[in-house]
Amino acid sequence: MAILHAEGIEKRYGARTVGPVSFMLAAGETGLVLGGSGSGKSTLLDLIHGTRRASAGAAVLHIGGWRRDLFNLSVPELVAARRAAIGYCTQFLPAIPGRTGLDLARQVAPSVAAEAVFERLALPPRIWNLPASSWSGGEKQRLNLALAALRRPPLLLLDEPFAALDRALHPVLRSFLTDLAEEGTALLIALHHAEDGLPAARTLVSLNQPAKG
Ligand SMILES: Nc1ncnc2c1ncn2[C@@H]1O[C@H](COP(=O)(O)OP(=O)(O)OP(=O)(O)O)[C@@H](O)[C@H]1O
Repeated sequence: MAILHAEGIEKRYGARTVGPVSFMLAAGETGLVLGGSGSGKSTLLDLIHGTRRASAGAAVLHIGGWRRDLFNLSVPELVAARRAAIGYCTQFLPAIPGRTGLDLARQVAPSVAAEAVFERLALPPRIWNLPASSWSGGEKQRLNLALAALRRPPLLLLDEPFAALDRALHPVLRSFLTDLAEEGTALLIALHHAEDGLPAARTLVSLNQPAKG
């Protein structure tokens, strides 16, 4: 059963068009969105998350008895759907000045032991109580992933999750994501190259050409 069904998703930027893109992603499945720089990977994830508005198509989220096109939700409905079902790990941490990594985690998921997730992601305890804005790029990227995954959303969108990490940390991230998928989270991962994906990943979308235009 698909948790996410993308049907002809398209985004027009003037004369440039990303898509149309269609695919099905099942619970516990890892799907890849591949493509070079500027091909439209972030655009596609943003459309599904509702951060950008699609020009055409549908993104049907199916969870339990709930089945809705994310593109047709009101703002309160979209906010509720995101809170209940969608995690989004973007390339950039929206750090708030002065807020520590642990503060941010407690704000996102007060009842979850963030320390265990931080440890899984090899984030050193000495930085947990420092302002997140002072963390390194790779630390911020892992914090962003922790924040997106803490509440165990049924659907997790990941934009270039390996980009700021050195190779030594790739197995840490792979193992974390593999466990999430085995526990039932559907992962949709945007990457430049398939080799950065997970062993069980399936390529759902190839945006090999730059956006038309
Ligand atoms: N608001 C916008 N107005 C016009 N063009 C845009 C806008 N946002 C994105 N684009 C263009 O759409 C194309 C896709 O951009 P996008 O950021 O989705 O690519 P990407 O595959 O994620 O790239 P990268 O791998 O470099 O992050 C690019 O050519 C970009 O310049």
